[in-house]
Amino acid sequence: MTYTIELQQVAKSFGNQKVLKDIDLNLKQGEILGLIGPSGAGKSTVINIALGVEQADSGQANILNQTMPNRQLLAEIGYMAQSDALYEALTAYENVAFFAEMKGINKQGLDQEIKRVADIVSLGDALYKNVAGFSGGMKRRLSLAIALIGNPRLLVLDEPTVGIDPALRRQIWHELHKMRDAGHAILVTTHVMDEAELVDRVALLLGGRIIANDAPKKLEAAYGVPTIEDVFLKAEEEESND
Ligand SMILES: Nc1ncnc2c1ncn2[C@@H]1O[C@H](COP(=O)(O)OP(=O)(O)OP(=O)(O)O)[C@@H](O)[C@H]1O
Repeated sequence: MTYTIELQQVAKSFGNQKVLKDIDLNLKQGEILGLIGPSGAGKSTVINIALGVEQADSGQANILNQTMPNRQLLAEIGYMAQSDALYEALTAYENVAFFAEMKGINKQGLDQEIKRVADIVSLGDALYKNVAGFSGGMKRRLSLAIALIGNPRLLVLDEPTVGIDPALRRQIWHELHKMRDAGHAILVTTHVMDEAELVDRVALLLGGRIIANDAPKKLEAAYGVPTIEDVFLKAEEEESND
């Protein structure tokens, strides 16, 4: 089977800090995987290694059976980093157009495609305004629109809904589910535990390892608790007792 993301026995240290000890993780087409873990657990590092931004010390990281970085694969991946990398002096529209060009997206139909992704995140007329005047939430929305451009097979979203209000957050999750149903693969990290209930599978990263990896309802049953937040707290408690 071709996994969109496949990590095998990945380890990574920064200096003498062992951040990832032994990570096995995979993501299928048509699946949303939620990667959760406390701040500093290494979620962004997992993403960076998968995308080839960081090199693992040992182990194997593939995207669509290939090692990153790989220019050909870039158009297949929509990536939204934790901090927004946007051009403040440009309009939102120009930002999306710039990244679309970098990804080699066809100029024909680009205007329509920009409006499509802007619509998903409800940017409205702000699409034509300079990013310098944007709030944090508007910047998150624009970054998400950029990740969605070209309808990539794989979406990697690092804390996509930070600073986004509940109504729009719900709309965004609705879109993510629609994309999942259309066969896209989505890896999402989140601090918002009720969002972890909306994914197909939760991977819980703690102490440099994935200590739980299953459907939210199955994890709740296994831990004998009603929510993913409780699973998270119980797992943390068990880990600190070890
Ligand atoms: N390039 C780097 N150089 C040195 N240390 C790093 C580097 N990148 C990450 N770290 C450290 O590795 C640990 C994991 O960081 P990472 O950003 O992956 O965690 P996270 O789970 O994404 O956290 P958060 O939820 O707060 O974003 C942290 O202690 C961080 O300081």
